Amino acid sequence: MDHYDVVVIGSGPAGQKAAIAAAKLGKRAAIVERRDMVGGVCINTGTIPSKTLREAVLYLSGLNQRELYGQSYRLKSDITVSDLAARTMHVVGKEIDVIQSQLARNSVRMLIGSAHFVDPHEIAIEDATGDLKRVSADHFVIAVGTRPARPASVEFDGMTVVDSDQILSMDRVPGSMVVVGAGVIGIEYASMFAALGTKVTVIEQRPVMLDFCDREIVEALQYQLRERGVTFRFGEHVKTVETHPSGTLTILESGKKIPADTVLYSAGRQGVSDELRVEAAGLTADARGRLKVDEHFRTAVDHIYAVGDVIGFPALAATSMEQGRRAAYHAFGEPVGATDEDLQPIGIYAIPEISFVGKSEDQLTTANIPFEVGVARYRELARGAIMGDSYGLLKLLVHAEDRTLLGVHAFGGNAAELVHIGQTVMGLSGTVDYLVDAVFNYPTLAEGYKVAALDAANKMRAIARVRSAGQHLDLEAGPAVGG
Ligand SMILES: Cc1cc2nc3c(=O)[nH]c(=O)nc-3n(C[C@H](O)[C@H](O)[C@H](O)COP(=O)(O)OP(=O)(O)OC[C@H]3O[C@@H](n4cnc5c(N)ncnc54)[C@H](O)[C@@H]3O)c2cc1C
Ligand SMILES: NC(=O)c1ccc[n+]([C@@H]2O[C@H](COP(=O)([O-])OP(=O)(O)OC[C@H]3O[C@@H](n4cnc5c(N)ncnc54)[C@H](O)[C@@H]3O)[C@@H](O)[C@H]2O)c1
Repeated sequence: MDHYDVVVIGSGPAGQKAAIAAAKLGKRAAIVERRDMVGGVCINTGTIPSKTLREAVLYLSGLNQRELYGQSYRLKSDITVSDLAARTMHVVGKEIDVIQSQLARNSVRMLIGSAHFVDPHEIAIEDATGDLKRVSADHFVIAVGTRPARPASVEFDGMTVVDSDQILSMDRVPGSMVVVGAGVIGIEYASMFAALGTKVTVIEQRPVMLDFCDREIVEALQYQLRERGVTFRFGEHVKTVETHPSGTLTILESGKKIPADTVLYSAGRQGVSDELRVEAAGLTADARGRLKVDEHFRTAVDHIYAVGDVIGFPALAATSMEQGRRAAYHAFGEPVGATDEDLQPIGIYAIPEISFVGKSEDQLTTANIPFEVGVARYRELARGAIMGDSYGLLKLLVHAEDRTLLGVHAFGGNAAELVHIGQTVMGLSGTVDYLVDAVFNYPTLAEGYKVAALDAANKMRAIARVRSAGQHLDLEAGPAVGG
């Protein structure tokens, strides 16, 4: 039986970085993965295909050019699934190559098959023919990720009723679509299909969507999506979905029935720890298949770590990679720097995109932290005009007393890139004054930082002036006479 210093189960972002980090420390590392899933959900069915699809939609629909060339501008009128799939397949193929070559040049052994624990130090790997190969290790890193949650009341046929893994294999762009769940996945796909001209209805059981984002920005996104014909039904719970020869009917608990060509079910994800038989290793997963870990990503069994989506929030590719690296370093006693979870950025690649880092206005208000808001609107930035983006905005939240940056919220073109300038300023405990005094390239969206910082600084100066004028008047009037 082969023995390794570490065996990583799953080759998504979390597993890749854990294995490469271990290999860089000179350890004998292996990754177990199924044949058709190298790169994980991230490369095969999630992040990369959806973000590539988004680029294809934007390019072919010409949506981002319409402010400049008119509302009827399109690069291609009848956009087909094969137009969209071509770009996605190209990028996915390239990314798989990159991962395979990175693993190979770091001497990470790739073990193909589906793994399950036999005992805390041994796994069995079942290949496509059903043969089992046993492997042991000093350490294991569980990085098995998630799969779409599928309620028993809904029958998925992969064509008309689909989850987010299946949406990429639909045979046509539907005329109408119901999206169940206004989480990140639901909203990203709803906006892409709306951009393609599909009539989209989003159903969400909660009263609001994306409740972790800035309210003003979510409202702006909803406005843009409604402009593109998206209907939102909040506070509605989907009971079941019926499939008929002429289309689907989504039945809500309130009794409403919504017809559509296609239903995308994007109502959360489930950890895949069950297939791994974690009980044999002495572990227990929760009802959503997630594993509990400590601050070093160590499970209840000391030599077994768990990273990425299988440990739950925030369930992002970026956080998963970092967790993988940290777990491997901890396993082999390599020191790691501190990480500030408050500075973890979020990017939502809806059309238009949203990104933020740090606190929201609501969070600061609840915590009684005084703050000032500085806003730059893309329509007032030369780059915004050149791009044809009149609705974008960059909002800075600044501590009213020590002038540090507490939050950055961006909406519109390149929001997910733009946010990192603010993240760096925050990470280095910078103040709004740094941004006021800095010179940015022109014309850029980054210049928005200076514009927003000046806006916040001007408001803070106005408050300080009212204060000092008040003190001046008090002095002139002399001490108050008590009565
Ligand atoms: C539609 C969609 C869009 C997304 N967009 C973004 C985005 O824009 N930005 C972002 O940061 N994140 C995004 N995410 C989330 C991101 O994809 C995940 O956070 C990330 O893939 C998690 O990485 P992971 O390594 O934990 O697991 P995964 O990427 O899920 O990989 C786990 C791997 O483990 C393998 N595996 C499981 N069980 C076994 C077993 N028993 N034996 C062998 N192998 C096994 C699986 O086959 C899989 O390949 C998106 C997700 C989805 C679904
Ligand atoms: N850009 C990104 O970073 C990105 C993109 C896509 C996905 N992701 C990750 O993928 C994960 C999964 O995303 P998701 O959107 O599937 O899950 P989610 O849990 O975030 O959202 C699911 C939504 O569906 C609603 N819902 C559940 N059952 C319902 C029902 N029967 N009727 C109506 N509404 C219902 C829930 O209230 C919730 O708002 C996220 O945690 C996210 O981290 C990230």
